[in-house]
Amino acid sequence: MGFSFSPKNFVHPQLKPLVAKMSFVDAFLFYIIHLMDKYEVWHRLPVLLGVAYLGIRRHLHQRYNLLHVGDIKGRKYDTDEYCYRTADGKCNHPSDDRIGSQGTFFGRNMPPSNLPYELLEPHPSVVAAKLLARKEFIDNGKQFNLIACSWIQFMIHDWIDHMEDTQQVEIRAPDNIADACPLKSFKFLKTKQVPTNTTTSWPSKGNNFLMDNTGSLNTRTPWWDGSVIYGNNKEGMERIRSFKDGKLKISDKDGLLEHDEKGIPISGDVRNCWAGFSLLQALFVKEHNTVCDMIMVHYPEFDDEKLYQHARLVTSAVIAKIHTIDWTVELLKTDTLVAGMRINWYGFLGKRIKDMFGHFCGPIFSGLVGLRAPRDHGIPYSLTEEFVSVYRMHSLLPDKLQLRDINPSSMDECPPITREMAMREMIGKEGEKRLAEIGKEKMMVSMGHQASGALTLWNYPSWMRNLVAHDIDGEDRPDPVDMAALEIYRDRERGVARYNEFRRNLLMIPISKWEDLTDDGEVIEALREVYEDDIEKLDLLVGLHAEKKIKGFAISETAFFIFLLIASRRLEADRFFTTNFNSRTYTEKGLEWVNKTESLRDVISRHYPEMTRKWMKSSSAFSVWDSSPTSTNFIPLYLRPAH
Ligand code: HEM
Repeated sequence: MGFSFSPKNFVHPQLKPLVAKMSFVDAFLFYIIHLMDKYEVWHRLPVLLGVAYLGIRRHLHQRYNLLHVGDIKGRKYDTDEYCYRTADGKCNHPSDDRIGSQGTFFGRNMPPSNLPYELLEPHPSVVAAKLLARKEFIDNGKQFNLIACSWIQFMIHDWIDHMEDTQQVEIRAPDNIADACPLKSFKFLKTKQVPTNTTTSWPSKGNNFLMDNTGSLNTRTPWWDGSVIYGNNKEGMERIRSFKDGKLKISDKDGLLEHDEKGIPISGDVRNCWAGFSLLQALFVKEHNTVCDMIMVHYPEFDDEKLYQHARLVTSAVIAKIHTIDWTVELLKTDTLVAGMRINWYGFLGKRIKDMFGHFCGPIFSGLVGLRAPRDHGIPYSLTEEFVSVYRMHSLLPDKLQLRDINPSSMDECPPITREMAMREMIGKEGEKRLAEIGKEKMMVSMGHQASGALTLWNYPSWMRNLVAHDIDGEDRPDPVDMAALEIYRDRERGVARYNEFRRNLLMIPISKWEDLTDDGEVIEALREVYEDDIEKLDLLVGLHAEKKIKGFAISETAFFIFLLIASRRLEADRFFTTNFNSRTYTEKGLEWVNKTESLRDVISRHYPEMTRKWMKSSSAFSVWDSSPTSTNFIPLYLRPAH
């Protein structure tokens, strides 16, 4: 980003205070990645060097970008007594029963912002109208389809949701922008701030920064435990279980979710649902029930409870695996990331060796999954405020859903579009009714063939700027919200660093002028208009969407570095992906099921073999289905050169 190499000024001046607190070895490692960053080359390096860069970067983030919020008050417990995932996420951490359970604090990757800007500076409605609002739909090409978009909502609803206060806030658009806002004003509930009764130091290995003593709570269990279908507590779990043969409730009539008397779906998480999300929930309920059938055949002595618990472990692991080695690889479509994600799951030695010899060689060579003990790098597991912010990806959502004819008179490569439905009609209870009319096969094939939106400025779905959001129980809220403006407000309200501060805290080179962020003159002009010449004021969400993207990446590099840290952490900190990822806990056949499932395509094929055979030309279920399969590359992955 325009810095010259001179030994004296090698480290960017704004990063020097952070580097000064590092150990000698870490400072040396930092110099290596800093050099790569100056020349913007890591993603152009041969695969092995690219992976080494990411390994070093992840190590530094594990040392300097994990902050625990709140006290640790759990009790010790007998891990052998809890050899399954509990309803509320308790009893996963090996020595503290509460860590990672429902209602615990969000952690942080950096301290709350200490910049002097006001909450409404610049006004969120101005940012929404001038920089976010969709002008015309920009799609992601063939790389990422609507299943991929629904998938990430499916994951978000497994991991995170902020507890709200009862106090209401109103945002009123200033007069000069009100005409460009579908809602001139809107009301919503503040994020609940709870005293932590502790102080936190940052960098976590130093002792020189004391954080604010309030934090916010996660109403979902942050573990990768499938809570999106299983619920986040006992009540949620009981709502979805049939209590027969370990199975979950699903409609016999159409294979979709069942509904209560109010029309709200019966599933682990029903807030802000739409038809595509609900379809994935139904698919994984089906997967769970099929796993129950399989286990029942091999272990006929298992009762309902044992069947449920084992099928939950297996299905959650299948979901985590698909996300790691299928979804993420499509999102960050480069050889380096294929290698990196597979190393996370299988290790450097690969699947074949792991299948033959098991986990025998440490995290690098045998992967994070199956480690002897969970690793949290000295900071108890939670998901973080910054993680929530980089996952603000509503621009993936289109304006219209394109329905396709799956029984056409002639078999073309691509089923013809028969109807377009406004996305607004596909959300909540109404969306559930329409999904039932459309049917699951047609919906899946249609979503598979439709590209998702691109994560870029001026692509925020217009219909979400006047959205009836849901309460935690799936009921419509009385006041619609402008989600684009609300998201800007939320990050500021929660003290999430703005873009440039965020980069500095992630050991990235900050921008010094708008041109460092993007080459697009029109964008630069609009940024100047909204933020004047103060690049420090730039909101994180706007910066992430404006940033020049690495070739093959659907997200920004800045967002990616948070993923690099947290995606690994979700696996390595979890007892059921480490110590207990074994046949004793999962059963031999259960573990085999996880090991044999490699992709969403495998799951869809298991339940709808005709569908994938007939309609999925692409290699991954997450790329547009009529795109060509990935071509064979005869050069072994690790030996591939730069691209
Ligand atoms: C029809 C689909 C969707 C609807 C109706 C929807 C709606 C909402 C609403 C109402 C909120 C809460 C806003 C607030 O009060 O702060 C929210 C939060 C959020 N959504 Fe979505 N969303 C959808 C899809 C997605 C997708 C595809 C993603 C992709 C990653 C996503 C990611 C998030 C994140 C990260 C949050 C913040 C959660 C938190 O504050 O803890 N959503 N969404």
